[in-house]
Amino acid sequence: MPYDSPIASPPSAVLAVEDLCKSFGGNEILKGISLSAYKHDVVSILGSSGSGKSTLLRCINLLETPDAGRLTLHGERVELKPGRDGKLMPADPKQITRIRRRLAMVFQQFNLWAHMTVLQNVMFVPVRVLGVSKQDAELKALAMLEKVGLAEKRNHFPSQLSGGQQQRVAIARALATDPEVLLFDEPTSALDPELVGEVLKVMRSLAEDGRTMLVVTHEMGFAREVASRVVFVHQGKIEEDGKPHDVFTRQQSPRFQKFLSSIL
Ligand SMILES: Nc1ncnc2c1ncn2[C@@H]1O[C@H](COP(=O)(O)OP(=O)(O)OP(=O)(O)O)[C@@H](O)[C@H]1O
Repeated sequence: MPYDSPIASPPSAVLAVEDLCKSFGGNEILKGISLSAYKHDVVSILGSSGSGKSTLLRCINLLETPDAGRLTLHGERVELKPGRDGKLMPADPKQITRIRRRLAMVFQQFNLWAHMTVLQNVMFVPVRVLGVSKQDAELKALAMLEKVGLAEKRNHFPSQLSGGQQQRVAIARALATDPEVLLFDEPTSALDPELVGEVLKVMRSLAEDGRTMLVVTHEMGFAREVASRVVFVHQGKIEEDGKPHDVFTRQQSPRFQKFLSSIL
């Protein structure tokens, strides 16, 4: 496991995925992915379109159920059992809720609720799903909106915001549940180029705060400068995995070279 720790015995992973497999309609999309993230890790997941990056994140937060493999969050193993159709499903629905509370996902398309204000978007899950009092949820939501620089927009609706601002609200919403791991699925891909920087700046500051993050992105600057670890996925398998400096400077597989030259 490529983890360099200054202490004698490495801490246990916050998130561990072992031999994860997933097929859709007989097409193998994930072919035995193993990946761990430790506290404060920022893992940048790179790969060509269709290589399985989103599917990997969606299996991790159980939006998709893996066909095989093991998933562990802070030592809690997600138990999967075969359903009536023979496919695996989480054995305990309560565990899905528990796991989802500890992971928060930011999507490419923001996915804000259009009929709610910015503040209501950020407060919704804490109040309606987690049972936090409105007063506490509002305080937390305002603090998170402050973090992403949008507290003054709290009474606006998503349609009144730019794409970059909407994505920053989506990040505040993810932070409002105090997740242990933040999952980002191409958070800047749907943005006009001039709006990408403001979202990357927020993500950079979350990394500086020591958040544990898995980030699917094509932003090479982020992968090189912010990530603690870079993983390259090709056709459902991990082909490169290491510290950014090592991955970008060592002898690379021809497929990784080709990928890099396609996006630079
Ligand atoms: N629910 C689904 N049903 C059927 N096929 C799916 C489903 N989800 C993903 N796929 C297929 O799995 C493959 C991998 O998709 P995925 O979105 O994980 O790739 P990706 O690496 O994230 O690509 P991109 O960078 O374009 O988002 C694609 O061929 C996609 O069409």
